[in-house]
Amino acid sequence: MGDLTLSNVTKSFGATQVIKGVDLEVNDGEFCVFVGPSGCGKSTLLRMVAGLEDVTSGDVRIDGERINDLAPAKREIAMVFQSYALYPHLTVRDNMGLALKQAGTPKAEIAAATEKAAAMLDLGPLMARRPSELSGGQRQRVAIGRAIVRTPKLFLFDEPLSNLDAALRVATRIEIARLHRELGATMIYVTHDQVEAMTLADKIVVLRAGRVEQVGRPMDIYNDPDNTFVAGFIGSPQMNFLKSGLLGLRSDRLGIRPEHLEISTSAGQIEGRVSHVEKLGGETLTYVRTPDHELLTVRQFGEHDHPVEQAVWLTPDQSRAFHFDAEGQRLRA
Ligand SMILES: Nc1ncnc2c1ncn2[C@@H]1O[C@H](COP(=O)(O)OP(=O)(O)OP(=O)(O)O)[C@@H](O)[C@H]1O
Repeated sequence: MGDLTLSNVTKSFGATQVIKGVDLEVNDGEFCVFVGPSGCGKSTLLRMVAGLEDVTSGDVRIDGERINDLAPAKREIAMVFQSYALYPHLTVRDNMGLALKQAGTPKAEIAAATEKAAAMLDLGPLMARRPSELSGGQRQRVAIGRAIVRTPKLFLFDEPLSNLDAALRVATRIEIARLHRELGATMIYVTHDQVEAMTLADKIVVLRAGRVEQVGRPMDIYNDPDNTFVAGFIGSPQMNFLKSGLLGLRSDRLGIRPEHLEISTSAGQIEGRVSHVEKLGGETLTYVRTPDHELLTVRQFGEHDHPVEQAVWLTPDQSRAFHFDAEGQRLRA
């Protein structure tokens, strides 16, 4: 089992409160991603679950048991960090088996657990090497392997992919998703990368300045955001926000994703000029400067030519628009 419950959890460093009352349930077997901008408190929250930071107030429970005062080693939690934190003088095999050895596990059991994890992560041929003889991606797989051998109740990942290059990040992301499926374990994963959040999570927790802004399944958060912060944070490129008054609408702000903004050179609702074009191969992003809005982004599939400074018209697809009040809260029909 590996249910995690946070009840009104706060954290202060000196006089500064950085976690401001977080309530959260992560169910057994769930892949939960904490996402949010730099400094919003993702790592602090994770470190409190791991026992690496004290909880200032509130309760942290695993399977119903309050663990606020339980030593990290007793929590049955394994954590994978951005810096792989491997012992340089130990082989891959010994790095992976170390925690079991320290716990006094019989040698044969350590060997079996290590071999099993190595097979899952395709580390077999590398077992005799030392960390300095591995690539960054291989080191991160060893760090993940070290977490797996302990069969913990909870896996915690703190931005594990951020040291890897783009291609390796995608490959390792897929690997982590597969591991989650195979192990069926509860995983909590911190990232500021909303693509990782969207692709890995069963449940996304969007954080801002120490508070939870919204919790939900990825596509529910994407399709039904509660406020402009969540709407702007989840989705790449970012959602456009328009002043609805100018469009004759009653809400204060209208949110429209770049793929739901039509661009035309002849007619439309919002006049503007092309500021910049990015051709990404499969799609084209056109940035349009308008007198009353910030730069608006239009996403079109395929290749499109819009000369810089060309006069264009934009029209939001009203059926795909989101409406928000002056405070940025969503107005649902
Ligand atoms: N030991 C500490 N002492 C004082 N302030 C801290 C300490 N650790 C974190 N903070 C502050 O707490 C806030 C949350 O930090 P945290 O590292 O949890 O954010 P984060 O969302 O993980 O950010 P990032 O994505 O940049 O890693 C920040 O304002 C940070 O400066």
